[in-house]
Amino acid sequence: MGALEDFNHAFIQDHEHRPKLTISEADGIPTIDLSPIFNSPGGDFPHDLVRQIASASRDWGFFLVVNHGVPPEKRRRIEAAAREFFGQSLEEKRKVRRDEGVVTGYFDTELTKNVRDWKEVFDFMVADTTVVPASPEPEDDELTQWTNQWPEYPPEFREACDEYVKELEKLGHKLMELIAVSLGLPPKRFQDYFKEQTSFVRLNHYPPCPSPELALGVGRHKDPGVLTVLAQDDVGGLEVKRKRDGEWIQVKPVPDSYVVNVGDITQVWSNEKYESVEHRAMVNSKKERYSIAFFFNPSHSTIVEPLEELIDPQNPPKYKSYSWGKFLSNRKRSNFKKLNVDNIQVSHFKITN
Ligand SMILES: O=C(O)CCC(=O)C(=O)O
Ligand SMILES: [Fe+2]
Repeated sequence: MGALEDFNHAFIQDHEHRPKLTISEADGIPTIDLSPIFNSPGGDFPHDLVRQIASASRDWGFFLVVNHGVPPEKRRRIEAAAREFFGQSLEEKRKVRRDEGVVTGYFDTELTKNVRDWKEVFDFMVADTTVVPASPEPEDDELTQWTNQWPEYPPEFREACDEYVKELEKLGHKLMELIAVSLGLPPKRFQDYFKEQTSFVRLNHYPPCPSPELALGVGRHKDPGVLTVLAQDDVGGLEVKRKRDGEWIQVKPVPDSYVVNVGDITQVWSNEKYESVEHRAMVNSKKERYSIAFFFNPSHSTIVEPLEELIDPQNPPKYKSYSWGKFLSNRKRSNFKKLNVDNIQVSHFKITN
């Protein structure tokens, strides 16, 4: 056997694992320049921007934003704090670990669809106290509060998180104004849903993985909330399922950009004009990766259903209404513990006839 053949055999991957080098950048998710929003008081956005938001939300469910107004130094600061925090021993990190009672803090055994993710995370709620149902049981009216746990180290951790999240909240509201206008609604249509928000931030750390072809940093899933705004570092690994053909497409890291995706609630509100799209995060054997996800979520008392302005006899509601608070409390339980059932999905509320 010749040298070239040896080389080929040693390096050839099975078909299903071969990287898809043929997918061009032109086929990737759209990039949207948000600079015009800072000259659009009262939500009077340029038509072209609204059109871009509409087509990206409809065709991809995902887009990148640049010139979004979040100061880069605030992002650097929380990124640095996350590195410091995750760099500690497991024993230190577990001092702020999540358990069945406290859903915030450090966690390294998350399940996505009952399979463990190759990652560790730190979660904090955006509101100081977040009111939620005490249990997922529909007949139980009791409420409870979720509060944050903060690590001692690094000392600037909490401040870095607080400052960052203020900026992300502003961006989240602006994006929802754009989405409202793109659906033909008044810009502030969604504002009140967030008065008692259940939004949270997740710091993700994906350590190097010896078998990146077997595991995932986050298994395929859809985000259940309204909108997700993700900061990924320069390593890359996020993949989005392209609606057109179901291919997994890499979301290439673009410095200082954010990856935005519409979640299940926006899918229901828009009566499926916009779709929450499946995504996952790959890991790699050499480089660790960090990302920061801001999940923009409404009040627990929100009854999610297609907006009345967007339904009519020709376009009847595609979903039954459901309680966001109950949905959230159900998910928190199933991602924590392995249950012998699939976790709750928005498709359970789809009207099928
Ligand atoms: O880290 C990433 O690229 C994606 C994370 C994600 O999808 C999630 O946490 O919901
Ligand atoms: Fe996600």
